[in-house]
Amino acid sequence: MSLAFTATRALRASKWQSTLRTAAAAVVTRQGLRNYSSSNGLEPLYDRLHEILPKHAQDVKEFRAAHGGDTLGILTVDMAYGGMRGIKGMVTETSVLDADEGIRYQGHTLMELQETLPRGPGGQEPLAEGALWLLLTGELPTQEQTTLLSKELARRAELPHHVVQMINNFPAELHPMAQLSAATTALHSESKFAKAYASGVPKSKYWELTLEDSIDLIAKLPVIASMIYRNVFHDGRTVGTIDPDKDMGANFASMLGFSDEGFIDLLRLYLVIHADHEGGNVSAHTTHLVGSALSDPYLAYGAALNGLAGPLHGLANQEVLSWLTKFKTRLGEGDDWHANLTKQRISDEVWNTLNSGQVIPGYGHAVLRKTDPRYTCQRDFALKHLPDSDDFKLVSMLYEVVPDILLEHGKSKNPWPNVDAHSGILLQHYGLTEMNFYTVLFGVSRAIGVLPSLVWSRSMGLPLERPKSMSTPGLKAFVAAARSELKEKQQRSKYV
Ligand SMILES: CC(=O)SCCNC(=O)CCNC(=O)[C@H](O)C(C)(C)COP(=O)(O)OP(=O)(O)OC[C@H]1O[C@@H](n2cnc3c(N)ncnc32)[C@H](O)[C@@H]1OP(=O)(O)O
Ligand SMILES: O=C([O-])CC(=O)C(=O)O
Repeated sequence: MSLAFTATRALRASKWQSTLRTAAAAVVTRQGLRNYSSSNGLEPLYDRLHEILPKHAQDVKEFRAAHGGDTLGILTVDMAYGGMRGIKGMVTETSVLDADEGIRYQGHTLMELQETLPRGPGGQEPLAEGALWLLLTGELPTQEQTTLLSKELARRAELPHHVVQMINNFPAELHPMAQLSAATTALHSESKFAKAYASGVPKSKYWELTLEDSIDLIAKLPVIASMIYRNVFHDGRTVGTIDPDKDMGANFASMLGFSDEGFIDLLRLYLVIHADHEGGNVSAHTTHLVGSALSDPYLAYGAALNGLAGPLHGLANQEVLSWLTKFKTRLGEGDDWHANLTKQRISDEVWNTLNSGQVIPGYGHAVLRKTDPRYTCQRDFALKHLPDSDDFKLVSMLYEVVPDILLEHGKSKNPWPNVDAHSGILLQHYGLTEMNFYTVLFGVSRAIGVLPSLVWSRSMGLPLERPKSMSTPGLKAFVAAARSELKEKQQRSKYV
């Protein structure tokens, strides 16, 4: 390693640490875990959860005692081969997805939450901390409860030195999502759950320790993400600091290097709408699965981020922008592309993509069968803040053209756009143009949903997840035996 390189890295580390000292300045004292009640700013949240979660666990116990043997549906061979679509095989309490209506967080649609969750000062969009309180408790938070979480997240944002060093040592070519997942996994060193488990903490305390780690991780993710962004795209120079009097979205924007009020509000909206999508999606399911082995929240979420980094899941937001950018280049030089934009050109481009065996990124969904309401939220944001943007016009034209083509193509069960079809052009508008970074923003948000879900799972004492798998010979034998048993039964009933 050259001296100059080492010096730059050392400078970066010291700059980040001075940013983080601002956050650390807000730290009162780092108390021992079990003493959370004396100094932990989350005391009101703990008090509420101590009322809500044990009651819920008791309700589940009684429900299972009465209905544990009731059936939930039929399993088919196609379901086993087809990614388990439609199998009701797990429980997630924080959110439920309806194929037509979209997601509800603890019973509330995103449109309702845009109206009811507390907003940032001067902003029009809901605060992520409000969504976090709702997902954890099932209750809409007051402004005071939301502010409590903002302050606690700022207080817990500091990164351990080894994670700062690790991020600064990543090569710039390493994809930001790989950096995010590695740094998240390395935070395992901080896990209060893992330490308490090793010292024999009783099961009844698991959810509290999971909550402690989850809030710590949600607090640290924006710092990790900002470090990655500044290192990969801006020579590691830090520009913003954490202000304990500001909300998560405002602090995150500042650390990324953005001060535009429109961008801050977009980030707040982004953090809320990407947080949760019931339990079966790849990132939520991975968190649940890995967490079910009692791996701590850092290990579970690190694994989830690796799934989110896949092009059929969270990376689709990067893929969309990449597709749009290539298309624009084919349309014309520089800014001239929009002069040549027609529905026919879009149609040709979409067919070319399909005919070359690729998917149209941002379209289709494993569960949704209508336009994703998260797409609509973002479209409404664009109509309000950037109605004249050429990129927005392009995305809107795609919305008019792509669904009919996908229907004609005849494969996709859902021809409508999902969340990833829209997010990139909003970020572009405010100058966050580095598309390889987009899934990292998704990764910061998704923690706000799946980690509360992990807290609920631990409070209910859900066991290790371990479904039965079959081989093809095994399935064939099973099906043949079932058919002959049915035939025998039919024959017997003929003679009775
Ligand atoms: C945050 C999120 O994760 S949202 C999803 C983000 N991902 C994308 O936008 C990528 C593009 N979309 C897709 O690949 C798919 O629609 C998925 C992965 C989201 C859902 O997959 P599935 O549930 O398997 O979709 P579905 O049952 O409709 O697939 C049937 C066929 O249609 C194809 N198909 C589905 N969506 C598309 C699409 N957008 N473009 C082209 N073909 C598609 C599938 O690849 C599949 O083809 P195959 O039979 O040759 O394997
Ligand atoms: O629900 C899914 O399968 C994918 C998705 O939209 C998400 O996780 O946000």
